[in-house]
Amino acid sequence: MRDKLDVIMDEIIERHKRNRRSNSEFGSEDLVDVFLRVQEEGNLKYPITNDSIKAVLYDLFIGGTETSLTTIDWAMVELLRRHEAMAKAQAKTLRLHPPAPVLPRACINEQVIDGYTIPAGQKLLFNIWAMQRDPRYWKDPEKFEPERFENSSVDFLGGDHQFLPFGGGKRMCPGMTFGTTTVESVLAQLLYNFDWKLPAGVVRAQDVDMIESNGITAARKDNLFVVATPYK
Ligand code: HEM
Repeated sequence: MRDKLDVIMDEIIERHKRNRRSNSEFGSEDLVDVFLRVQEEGNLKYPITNDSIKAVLYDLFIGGTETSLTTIDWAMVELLRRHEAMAKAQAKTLRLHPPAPVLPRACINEQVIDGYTIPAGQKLLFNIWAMQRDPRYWKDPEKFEPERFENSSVDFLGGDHQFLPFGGGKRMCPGMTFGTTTVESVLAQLLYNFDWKLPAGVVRAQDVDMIESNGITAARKDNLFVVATPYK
């Protein structure tokens, strides 16, 4: 898989080298054009290699696909389980189902938190999945309730620490706007054009298996089978 992706990344870089776009006033360069320009200018303390460019592209492909897909899948399942919520559906699924459930960090200086000493250099994992379901901060935490955000200032921009589906601080997700736009536009298209129901007699809404798969992203383990009826 990695070798195949490597060939694709090489091709992307070669294609950009052949068809260089210039840095016009409105910035017709894309990200790879910018990297190649800075690479050629060559005045950086830590030069950009083709491997660095490939690593960033890889990050964007990985970070930008599975996260949004996972969120759309969870949103559809939650909406099927609460059919009346479909009408006012919003992509608030991220509170119950953050696709990246644990975030890695390393401690720069020694810190004491809740009586625990965390030494400098210690690697930590933040369980945002658990924080977003913590009854100290959320009423009926397990309930899928898009309305709970209607009269609330709590948001996922990184300032409300009980709700961090895009992380926070310097390493916060750079694709947040792209991700939310993708999820909202796909969900809007799906919900505007079709009524969605579970196949009759196959499984009851409350019996849909909501278990997560193991992995870096917390996707739903089961595949989703639904019946779509186009609105006239
Ligand atoms: C629903 C959609 C998405 C969710 C929930 C999501 C979530 C996250 C989270 C939790 C992190 C770690 C942040 C931290 O450690 O503080 C992250 C990092 C990242 N995301 Fe996203 N993401 C989404 C969409 C995207 C998209 C569309 C892209 C790019 C096209 C993207 C690119 C990245 C990259 C490159 C990083 C690493 C940033 C770094 O380490 O400095 N993500 N994302």
